[in-house]
Amino acid sequence: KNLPPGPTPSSWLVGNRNQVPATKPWRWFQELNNQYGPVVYLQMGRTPTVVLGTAEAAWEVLEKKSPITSSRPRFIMGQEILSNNLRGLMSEVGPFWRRWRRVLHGSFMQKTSDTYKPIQSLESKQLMFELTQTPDKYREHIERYATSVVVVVTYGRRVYDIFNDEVVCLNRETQDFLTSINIPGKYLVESVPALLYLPNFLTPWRTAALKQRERDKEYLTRLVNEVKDKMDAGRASYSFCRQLIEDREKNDMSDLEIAYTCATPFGAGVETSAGSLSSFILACAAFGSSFIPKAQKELDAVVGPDRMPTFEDFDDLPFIRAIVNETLRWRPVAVLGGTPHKSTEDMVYRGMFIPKGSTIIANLWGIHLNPADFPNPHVFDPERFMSKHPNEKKFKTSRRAFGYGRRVCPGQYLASNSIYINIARILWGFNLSKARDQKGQEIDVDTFAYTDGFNSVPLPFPVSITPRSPAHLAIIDRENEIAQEEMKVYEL
Ligand code: HEM
Repeated sequence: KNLPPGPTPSSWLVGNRNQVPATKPWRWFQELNNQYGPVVYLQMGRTPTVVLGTAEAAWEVLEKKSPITSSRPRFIMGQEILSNNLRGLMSEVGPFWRRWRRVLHGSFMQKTSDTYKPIQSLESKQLMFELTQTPDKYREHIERYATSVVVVVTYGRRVYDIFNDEVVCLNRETQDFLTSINIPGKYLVESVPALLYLPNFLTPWRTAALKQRERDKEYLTRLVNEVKDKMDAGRASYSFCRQLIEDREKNDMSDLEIAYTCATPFGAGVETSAGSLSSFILACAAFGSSFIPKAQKELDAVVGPDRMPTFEDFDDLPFIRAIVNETLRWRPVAVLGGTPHKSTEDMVYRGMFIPKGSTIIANLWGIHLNPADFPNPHVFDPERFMSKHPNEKKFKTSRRAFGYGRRVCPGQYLASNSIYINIARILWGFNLSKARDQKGQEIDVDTFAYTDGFNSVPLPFPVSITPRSPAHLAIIDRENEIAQEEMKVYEL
């Protein structure tokens, strides 16, 4: 009887499941938190579900109680059938997940991520150049950047064309398949696991997933074999994959486990990084005049017009750092906090009982847009991060875009570095504002026009991106030429 408050279930069989809106459920969750308080209880079929709607509640439940709130719910279609239990992101806490997490930590912790800064810097120079050539295709250029960084870091090879590159097309196919089947309520087997015992000819939903599994196994293994061949030929640059192959015995990982683990950064790191940078561009179109002049003043004073900003400038660019934090807060790409957590023991939070086995969702949409923590939350205002947020010490409010507790994003340093270097350089080299129509009128942008789905990213929008001066343009050209030479080591 001490369950957290929440809306009355519509029936004992489905609970609140059919009340969840088919699109943008995070908005409904936010309304529930406004109505019932920071912790809301929903009964999703037979599964108790808790929605956390404030930074404080999420911190207390997912960070402080991390040892018992860091598992994952069962994903029968996505994890068990499609992935043969080999994708750590959907894996329950246990020996498999710990090993997976340890190897990811080894290759993506802050110190190791610093070694990826050179490739991030080079790829960012290409992005800058591409923005001078076809600014209207900013979205495609950002995606190419994010994809190439992740694929270089993972397999040691670059991506030139996101529409035709084989690694990209195959990974995208897998991701699309995964997204299409990981929809709560879509498959009865998720709430009635006994259906797993039915023979294959009665379960067409299983057949499609098993076919995709075979395709995944084949190409993921092939990508690892390519790295092995390069290692044998003595021309494999450092990569996550090479590291896993070298440490195979030490980590006691099978070939297939290595192949699936290598797929992790693509699945988790491309859309999130590209989506965050797109949100930054949207913020420039919508609110640019309120913060770009100050950012450019800072860049001109610290960096000057004769070179691009670098990672070494980071400490001297507090306003750019504030823009990075505000970008991650303003429109959290992992809008529902990434993959939900599951509690593994009964617990009580502020007198409310959270049963063992509850699905726990940290609704970042509600948390980041909570006016009590961030007044006028939908206004993009980097000034909020120019001084320490009163709750920074208590709940680390500035890094919540990367989740909580033992599941906190292992790619957060790689991602933050990408976001920093590109924001700093774009604001250094370009003026960004609303695009204009044929009559010269500014075209408004809708700051709520975002995709549905697991990650929420801006829908296409027009924006004007023009070099700040011929001198800036000349530097962008020159730096890109040098970068192209330096990136030749990553050619296939
Ligand atoms: C701006 C970019 C990114 C954002 C906003 C982001 C955000 C998140 C969030 C919110 C979670 C869920 C944490 C939780 O369950 O509490 C997560 C998990 C994860 N992220 Fe990221 N992420 C980003 C980029 C990356 C990159 C570049 C990688 C590459 C390695 C990555 C790898 C992962 C993995 C593997 C997990 C699952 C961890 C686990 O289940 O133990 N992410 N991320």
